[in-house]
Amino acid sequence: LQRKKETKWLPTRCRDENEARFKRVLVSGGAGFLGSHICRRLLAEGHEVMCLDNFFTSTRSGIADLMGHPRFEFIRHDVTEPFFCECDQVYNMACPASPVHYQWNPIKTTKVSILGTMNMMGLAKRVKARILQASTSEIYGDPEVTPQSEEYWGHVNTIGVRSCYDEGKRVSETLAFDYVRMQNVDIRVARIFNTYGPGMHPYDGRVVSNFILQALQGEDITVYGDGSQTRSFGYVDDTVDGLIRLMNQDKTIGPVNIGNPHEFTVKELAEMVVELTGSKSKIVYLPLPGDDPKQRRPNITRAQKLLDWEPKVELREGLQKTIEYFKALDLRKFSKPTAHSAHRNTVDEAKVRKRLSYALASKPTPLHGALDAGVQLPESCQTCYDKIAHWRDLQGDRENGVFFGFKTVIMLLHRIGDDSPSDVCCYCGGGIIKECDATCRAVKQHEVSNVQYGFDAMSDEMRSPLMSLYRMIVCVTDGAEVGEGKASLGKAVQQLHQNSQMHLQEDLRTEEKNFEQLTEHTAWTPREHTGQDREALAAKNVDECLAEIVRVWQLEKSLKNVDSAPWSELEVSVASISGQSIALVSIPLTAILGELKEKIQREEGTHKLQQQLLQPGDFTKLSNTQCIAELCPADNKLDLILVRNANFFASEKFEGPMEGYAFKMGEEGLGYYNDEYQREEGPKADPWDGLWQFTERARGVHHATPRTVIIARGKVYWGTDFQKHIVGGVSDLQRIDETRFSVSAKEGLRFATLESFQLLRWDTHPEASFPNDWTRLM
Ligand SMILES: O=C(O)[C@H]1O[C@H](OP(=O)(O)OP(=O)(O)OC[C@H]2O[C@@H](n3ccc(=O)[nH]c3=O)[C@H](O)[C@@H]2O)[C@H](O)[C@@H](O)[C@@H]1O
Repeated sequence: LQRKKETKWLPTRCRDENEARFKRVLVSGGAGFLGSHICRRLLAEGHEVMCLDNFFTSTRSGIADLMGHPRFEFIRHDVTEPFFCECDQVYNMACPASPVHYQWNPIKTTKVSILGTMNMMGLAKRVKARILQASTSEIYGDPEVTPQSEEYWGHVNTIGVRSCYDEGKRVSETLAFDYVRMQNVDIRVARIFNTYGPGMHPYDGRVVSNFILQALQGEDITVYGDGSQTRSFGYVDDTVDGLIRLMNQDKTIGPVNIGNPHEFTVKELAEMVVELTGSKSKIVYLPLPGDDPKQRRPNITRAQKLLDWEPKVELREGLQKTIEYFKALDLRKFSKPTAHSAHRNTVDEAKVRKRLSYALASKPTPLHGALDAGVQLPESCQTCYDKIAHWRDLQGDRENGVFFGFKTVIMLLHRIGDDSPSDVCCYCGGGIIKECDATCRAVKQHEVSNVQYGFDAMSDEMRSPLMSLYRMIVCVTDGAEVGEGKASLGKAVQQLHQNSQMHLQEDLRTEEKNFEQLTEHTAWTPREHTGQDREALAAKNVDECLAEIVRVWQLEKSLKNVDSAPWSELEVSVASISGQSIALVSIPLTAILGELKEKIQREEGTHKLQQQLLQPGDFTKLSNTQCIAELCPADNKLDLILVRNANFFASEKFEGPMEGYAFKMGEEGLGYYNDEYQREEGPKADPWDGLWQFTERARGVHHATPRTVIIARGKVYWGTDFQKHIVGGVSDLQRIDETRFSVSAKEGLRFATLESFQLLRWDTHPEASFPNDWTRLM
């Protein structure tokens, strides 16, 4: 297939500017306050949005309005774990942002900033996406200069209670810039200043939501300190506008301050809120939280100059809109935290010191306490780590989600992160739990209520079953109550397992339902003009038909650069045949169209073409055998395996399920990203070998006879063995340039093509020992 020929052949209509702007965008933290606004804006602009969130501080209700949107996809995932997908842009917004939240589990907060950023940067690197890293004005710490311009290096406490966030975000900036220097990743870094507006979680603990809610409910307005500290408040629409502009320009990679330069004292804010709500609330003064910055005001010259951006909504107007939002909110849907805890670290300094001193000495664990109390522990659950590992095993089948809450509850209760020492008492920071004194118990109560809050915030619908679990654990891990209640850990664990199974089943059912709904959406073609009128097509001749297809699939773009093409529309097909073989994924139409055209003209004519253009959704309704038959109507032979997303194919994420569900490849494996990685891994790492084995296997297991494997999105997946083993015999593969290749089949090949089909479903083999209705959405 000659690229030149194709280019010449393209109708000029393909060169539509608007089409070229369509992007696939990943928004991590997409259910959060800023993230959900970004998702909404992107959808409104016609992009496809993948929203990644683990609901740690956000809620489902934050994106409820987006859930049915055909271009919106939600994936429950914690960014501290790797994630793989194909996308053109990434907004890395994931991180608890309210001081109360980010101080709740500071180690986790740091992890999110570091591991989360690394995972997202790594992803951006692999798929060559542009990534916007959300940084914060907090990287300036308690600034000694005002206003703060991007050149200011900050004044930050490295070991304070806010450091997890401030330093975490500083590292995330460092990482972003090192990814540019080392890997040439296309980054943008935004320093976001205080943002407020509709969509805020009413109980997120930040000043604007606190004050408005307090005013509306006639409660005291809680000013921390004397209220003389200043902040500059940006309205959410302005902030989102700034972020999107930063992402889509080429003058700067940042960092760029995004904020409103008009500064107010917290007291002024309180007074304005009281005035605008007409509230009778009175202002009360509470201790200032630890390390609370005294002033904060952005210098936005850089944003003005390079992004042509400045905020449009001033505080008074923005507050009015936010007040309307809060008035309309049904607060019963949100769980209220117990006490204001932002200043806890200040008032409780003595306790904190006491905790630290306890922590220095190695002490028996609460579980030892439980053991002392004569509780029978199952062998696999001797320590907290084992327990967590065990529960994690349970969720092994799942990418994320259903057991997350369980694990987190345990971790919160024990006040440990993955890498914390487990021999610290979950409540007092040390000591045998039976010996906890009254103070300790008070602290414990306090934390328990906070656990409950964090817990509530993260798992709306699972709250009640998890709450009972949580109570059980409280009971079990408290030595005294273990003695009285005889609630053995073994019993608790057993119950946990039962609950886990129950939730797994529930979740699978829900997913199945979602899948069905989404399947319906696939019948909806993402852009009007992709809907092909089959009858109209039938009336045309072959050339017209193909020209129409070319227009629809925007081939010109894909010819220019396969990697940056808006892939979900460009690629011909996605389908899978389940059980132990994958039958077909997809490839940009460019790669096969010429051949297809010739073939159709030569042998079958328009009729055959149409026969091959199955309707989106067809495959989900068919059984495995039917799928194969559908693809290979004549003799049940599948000539072509088209791999749409080799990246995914080669990822760990894929490999896991592959081994378990689809491939059973054992050590042969498939998972290597690119040549570089291959070199590191040595001979074992040749993915083409894996693919070849797979095709061989597929021959044996099903009646499909795949003869060609074509990997779309060339560059990193190119390998000599690939050509030798797989392509060599049956087709001609030519490298166009570093990132692209073309392929033409030799005589005797048939191509199976489908229209755009966005869902990939792996049904498990009926005889395999895993759930039959396991599904995956891509
Ligand atoms: O926007 C930023 O650059 C950063 O600053 C904020 O941190 P902070 O300014 O401390 O946010 P708030 O919790 O809203 O507090 C603002 C001020 O109001 C005070 N405050 C807060 C809550 C309250 O009830 N009363 C009260 O006086 C706080 O002590 C603080 O001085 C956000 O929490 C961060 O996510 C963000 O990155």
